[in-house]
Amino acid sequence: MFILVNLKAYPCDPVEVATAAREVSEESGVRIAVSPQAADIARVAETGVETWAQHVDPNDYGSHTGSTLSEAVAEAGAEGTLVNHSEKRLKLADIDGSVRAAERAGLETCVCANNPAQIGAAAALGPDAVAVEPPELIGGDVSVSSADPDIVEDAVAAAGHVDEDVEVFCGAGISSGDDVDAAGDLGATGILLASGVAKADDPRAALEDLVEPL
Ligand SMILES: O=C[C@H](O)COP(=O)(O)O
Repeated sequence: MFILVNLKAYPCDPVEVATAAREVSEESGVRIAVSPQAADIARVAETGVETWAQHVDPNDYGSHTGSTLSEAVAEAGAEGTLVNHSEKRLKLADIDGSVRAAERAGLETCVCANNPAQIGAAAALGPDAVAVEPPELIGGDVSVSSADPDIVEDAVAAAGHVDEDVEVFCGAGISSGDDVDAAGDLGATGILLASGVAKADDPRAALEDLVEPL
């Protein structure tokens, strides 16, 4: 199981979370990555934790002021990127362009989507992974794996129908090892989570709880 911790724009210490994530990953053997703000990618990557961008734009080098260039985040130390997060929605052509841009820079890709139908469309674009996240559960106290298990199973089926090589992650409201375990039972191979770690009083303890059953 892969655990991808999205720090969003929460006012946490990204280096503290990244250091804890690297240590918990090493101790548990569970793959854990941290996705900070673009401006924090380099210092998060310097901790040794696997680092992901939260977004990249479709553009190449050139006159694109304000863009997030895939090559720049890769150069800063990112190994992967989210695309089309629920809080950073893109048009279909731009999702495709961002996945292609990320591939060009050697970044692993995870395209987020709201529901199984969108997961099928996202999988058709050939990312490494897709992540299903019901928007109404994001940031809440109830995990997708307990509140809406069907959406996870249906997303796994939808992606598999299009391309069996695309991994399927799930996210929203996940904060405990039991939630992670339940998601795995539903067929997810990765977890995308944020508030359960980024807003925790003790991020290290939160991470230890997440990997405990794995
Ligand atoms: O990127 C993470 C997801 O939006 C889930 O956020 P959450 O764990 O705070 O529900």
